[in-house]
Amino acid sequence: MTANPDRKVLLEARDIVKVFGSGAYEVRPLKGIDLKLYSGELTLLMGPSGSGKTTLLSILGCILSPTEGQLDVAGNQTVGLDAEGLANVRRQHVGFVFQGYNLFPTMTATENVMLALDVRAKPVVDPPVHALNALIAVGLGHRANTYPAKLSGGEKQRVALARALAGAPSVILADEPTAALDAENGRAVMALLSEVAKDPNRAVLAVTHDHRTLPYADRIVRIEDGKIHSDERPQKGANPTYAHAAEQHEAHERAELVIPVTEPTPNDDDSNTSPKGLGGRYRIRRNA
Ligand SMILES: Nc1ncnc2c1ncn2[C@@H]1O[C@H](COP(=O)(O)OP(=O)(O)OP(=O)(O)O)[C@@H](O)[C@H]1O
Repeated sequence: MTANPDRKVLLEARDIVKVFGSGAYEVRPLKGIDLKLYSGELTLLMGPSGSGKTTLLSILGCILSPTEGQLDVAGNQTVGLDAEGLANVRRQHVGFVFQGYNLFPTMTATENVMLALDVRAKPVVDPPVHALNALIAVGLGHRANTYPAKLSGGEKQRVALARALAGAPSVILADEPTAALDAENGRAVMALLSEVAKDPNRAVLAVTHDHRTLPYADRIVRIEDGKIHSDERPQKGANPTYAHAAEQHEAHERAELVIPVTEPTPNDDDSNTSPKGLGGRYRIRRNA
């Protein structure tokens, strides 16, 4: 897996280990992760449930400190920083997009975006205009004075993206950005994220289980049991590597979805009959 030499490394994680708890209660979700995020790329972080994706995203976004290892964000070393120091790096260089949007219901779209400007060390000249421009950039200029309750899920996620963009971060981290969206809105949000990632001064990483996001990926990193399992730059379209990645992902999804049962359950409301070749002894748990 080779990166375009013109691309800058905007985030570098080296040998990241994370341990929660101790003794009999110790959990080690990350077991030595090396990862660089490059400018101009949309990277998808995929992997089974419990493989450590959210823990890694939280460390890359300076929300959590690693137990071991080093993280540089936009050229800033974070090792040894206290909570306030980490928060400063996060505010200056990282924008977040969450599955649940995290918008304040009593604030308009513009006011929600302006929140991201309030925490910046460098104030912008005219925050309302700056926020409006961020909303225009995601195609929501006409919804600037609308409250979240009146926005569709896709529009809420675009406001969240505008808020992440408003602070001009080097790195955007998205946690399941399409999970709550229907196909059309999911595609619109991914198309925006992939546009945002084309900025030569920005890297975007999205944690996702959603195979609909695959066509937008410049790079797909798979994590399993706290370690990087694969790291590919699929060529978009009909390229066999890409098709392989998509196929592998589908296979992983199937492995997660298929759980053994003692009897076939053809009429169970919450299940389908077994997939071909599984001998009727499995059922498929539907995605929520
Ligand atoms: N604060 C915590 N304290 C203890 N264990 C934790 C904590 N946070 C996460 N874990 C454990 O770490 C492991 C990895 O969790 P994580 O949420 O990072 O996985 P994930 O890949 O994001 O899963 P999912 O796809 O289900 O969201 C899990 O076993 C989880 O229970």
